[in-house]
Amino acid sequence: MTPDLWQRGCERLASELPEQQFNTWIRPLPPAEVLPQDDDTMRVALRVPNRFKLDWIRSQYAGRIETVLSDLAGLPVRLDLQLAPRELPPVRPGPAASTSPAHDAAPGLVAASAATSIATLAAAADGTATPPPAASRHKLNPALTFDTLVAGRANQMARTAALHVAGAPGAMYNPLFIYGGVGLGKTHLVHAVGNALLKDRPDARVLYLHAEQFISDVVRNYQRKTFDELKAKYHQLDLLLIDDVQFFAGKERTQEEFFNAFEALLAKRAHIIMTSDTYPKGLVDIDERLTSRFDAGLTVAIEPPELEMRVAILIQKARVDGVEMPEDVAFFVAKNVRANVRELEGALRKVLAYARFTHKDVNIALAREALKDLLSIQNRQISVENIQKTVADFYKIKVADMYSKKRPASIARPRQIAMFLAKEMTQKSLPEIGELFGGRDHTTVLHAVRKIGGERQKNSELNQQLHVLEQTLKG
Ligand SMILES: Nc1ncnc2c1ncn2[C@@H]1O[C@H](COP(=O)(O)OP(=O)(O)OP(=O)(O)O)[C@@H](O)[C@H]1O
Repeated sequence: MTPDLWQRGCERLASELPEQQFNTWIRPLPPAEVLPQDDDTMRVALRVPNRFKLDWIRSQYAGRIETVLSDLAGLPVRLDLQLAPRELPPVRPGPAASTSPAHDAAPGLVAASAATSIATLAAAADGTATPPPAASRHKLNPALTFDTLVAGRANQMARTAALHVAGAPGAMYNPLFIYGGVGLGKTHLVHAVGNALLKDRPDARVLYLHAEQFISDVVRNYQRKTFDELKAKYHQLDLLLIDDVQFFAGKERTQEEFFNAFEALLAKRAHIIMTSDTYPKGLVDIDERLTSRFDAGLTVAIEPPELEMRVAILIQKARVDGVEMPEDVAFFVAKNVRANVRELEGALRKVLAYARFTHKDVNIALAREALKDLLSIQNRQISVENIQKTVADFYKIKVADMYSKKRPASIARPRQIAMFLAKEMTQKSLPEIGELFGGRDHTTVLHAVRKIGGERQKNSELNQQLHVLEQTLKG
């Protein structure tokens, strides 16, 4: 980006946004950078100092920034929001002051409490403001609530358990261990629990933090020999929300301190919710006495959202941006972006920015144009025939059995799996899929899609097989 494009963008934003909003959210950002261009869209990277700001800017300002930069640049601009590389806080010599705001802040944010303004929170997250009183330093992102989390089969168990904990912490499901792949809503869900509890009980002592932050807290207190402070900070909580515990791998001292905090919290019936990219027994380099405790409450997975849920997410997120996304367009995007919700949000932003820039209505033709790079990569070879062949090879049956009328389970089940994948991964309608499976009725396909989709949630072996097939088909 020519250096002054960002500056001109800022000037425009300064004139459009309330001053306080501009000063809090936009002004402190480092200048955006242009990324290598792969089409006629300009990709612009914006580094944001912490996760809270990232989420907030993404939900509140990304669309507007894209519009302004697109107007000024004369071509569509797509914003790529990234977390700035984290600098570890300096170790402070001498007697420990109370916990340092600069350190405590990243990467979460402060206070969903009504008394604290968002601006204060943002500044505190950077350590640029006086921290709010200890009781309100929850580091929760107020935008991540149950209301903004779309419910679906993929997150049903996790969401139900999380709602339960928010309503009665310290009772059942303690600890709650939520695992799943990247960008599937684990962080969103734990923030939702914290926000819901605080809404009910504003005085509850809630803390959200990323595992890395716990690690640096341990390091800092180790260097200063202030373990009592660490204990005071963690052991007094009512609800501890800790993200990505797989980061504890190989960190023995951290694991020991976490173990202590864990035991202390459970003993006084405080609740602990953890997230991870894998289930407890799948964690590597973490002491077994910890992993077995992680598994002692309730362990639930969040799966990639199925098609209908992806559609619902797109429609809801577009609505937040003030756009009514037609259902056929949402289906089109959802069929083409399957990996996770974060990617879905990226695709949505691209479509909306393109519509704004070209002043056109959001329809399939526009979405196809806005996402053409993505489509050319993803749609390479995924045809129903391809799916039939891949699934037949995988389950060692003949491709011809995909169209045959044979019914033994060893054949019928792979056939249903292939139908499910055909619905998920191609643009074909149910009747078209039925036709390609030996002239079957669309209700047969629908039955297969529902059956396999439902079973996937409960049967981890089937889920694993589907993951392998999906990866193979995507190439
Ligand atoms: N069910 C959902 N409804 C609405 N938004 C969702 C849903 N699931 C995820 N998101 C959104 O998708 C984005 C990614 O979610 P989140 O950061 O919670 O994922 P994560 O599983 O914690 O990923 P990571 O492991 O990469 O941190 C967020 O903007 C979140 O709000």
